[in-house]
Amino acid sequence: MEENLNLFTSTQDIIKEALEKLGFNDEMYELLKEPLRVLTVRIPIRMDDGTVKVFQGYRSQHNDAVGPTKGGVRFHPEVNEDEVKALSMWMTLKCGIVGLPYGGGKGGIVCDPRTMSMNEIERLSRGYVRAISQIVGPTKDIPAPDVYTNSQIMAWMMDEYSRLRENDSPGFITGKPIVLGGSEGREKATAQGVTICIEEAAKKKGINLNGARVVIQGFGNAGSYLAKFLHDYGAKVIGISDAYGALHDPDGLDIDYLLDRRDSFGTVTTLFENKITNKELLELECDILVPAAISNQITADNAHNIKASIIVEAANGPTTMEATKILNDNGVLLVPDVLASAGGVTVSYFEWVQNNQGYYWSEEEVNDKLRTKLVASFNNVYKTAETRHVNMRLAAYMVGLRNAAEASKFRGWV
Ligand SMILES: NC(=O)C1=CN([C@@H]2O[C@H](COP(=O)(O)OP(=O)(O)OC[C@H]3O[C@@H](n4cnc5c(N)ncnc54)[C@H](O)[C@@H]3O)[C@@H](O)[C@H]2O)C=CC1
Ligand SMILES: O=C(O)CCC(=O)C(=O)O
Repeated sequence: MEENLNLFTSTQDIIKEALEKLGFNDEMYELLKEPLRVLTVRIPIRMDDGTVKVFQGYRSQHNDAVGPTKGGVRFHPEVNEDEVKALSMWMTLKCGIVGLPYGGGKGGIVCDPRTMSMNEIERLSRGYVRAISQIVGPTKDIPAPDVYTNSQIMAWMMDEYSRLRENDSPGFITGKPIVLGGSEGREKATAQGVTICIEEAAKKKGINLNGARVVIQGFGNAGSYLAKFLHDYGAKVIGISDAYGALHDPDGLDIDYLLDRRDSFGTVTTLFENKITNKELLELECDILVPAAISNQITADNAHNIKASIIVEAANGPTTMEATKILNDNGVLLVPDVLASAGGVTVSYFEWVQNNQGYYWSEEEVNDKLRTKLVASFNNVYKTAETRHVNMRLAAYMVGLRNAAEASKFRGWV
């Protein structure tokens, strides 16, 4: 039988299983199996050469029973409606796992910003906000950065929203530059969260991080800061990659040099001739593997060849459900995306709280709060997996869905 690579339908399957295990009825599944709202927009943009190009965009809001929806915006050529829907469902799970007062949202535009000028990217970012402005806002749905979007794009989006509303609205979006109400620590937050999960997983597996061999797929916001943190920790980062290939050195790569040479899209391997493929990277002999790029990278085809004993998913959806089962049967400790990558949205929440109160915290304060939340969340999911005899992914879904399901019930929706 063909493996299911559709992120949306495979997420529905595991939501069903988790709700059954939690004792919720079919009506709750009917509610949570689809986003409450998906807006599809067409965004006409005048390109630098004078022609008009019409871009396809999406904003999906999975469930807003707990509070406003929250989640990033992705600019990528492969964005599609099912992917955005799945990503918004995963945001509900992340917020539930960490205990944030949000439901899940996510957005995306089908485009390749690597081939666009800064002016074109700015016009597209502003056009997107105009197109979705009716359904977003600081108490409705709060966007943030994701693949190929960054703090500059968040700044343009915040400026456009503030102009539309004739109100300065820093709480409309997170991941902003510090000077516009961004939070200390947000830029590094996803990687901080992944590092905390790696520390906790290594304790469970009895692996000493000092000297541990680590492979990271993706060298963007999540992957590059993670490489730096682990390198500084004393771990040996022996492999990294980007969209164009991968670098491998069994003695450890020079991470500071690579960080210095990477571009704003997380590309660095184009500077080197001696490369391996992303596929080969995933199968390298190592202790810890961190997919930190795109989805469907570990599938039934390559799961048996993975050598790592710990996989921590910084990316959203890098491992299929079939591969999860294979890895689990092989004794790999897999820390799922909805837990491992929740550091970003956690500090986005801190940013929104700071915007709402108009009082800002130090980086140390942000990092302490993040650590407290993520250590507790990791151990909650780990304990659920042990006591309910389920794998870490199903345990994370059980923990993550509970708040949305209970809030929907209290509101009388189900
Ligand atoms: N930025 C954030 O706060 C968060 C990001 N994530 C997830 O982490 C992952 C990476 O996101 P960011 O680092 O923010 O993105 P980014 O845009 O900063 O970097 C993306 C990286 O992935 C690489 N990449 C792109 N296509 C690839 C391909 N086909 N094969 C291999 N590598 C490829 C790029 O070259 C780049 O190094 C995504 O799955 C994202 O959804 C999850 C939670 C929060
Ligand atoms: O920071 C946020 O609000 C959302 C980050 C995000 O899109 C994600 O965790 O996938």
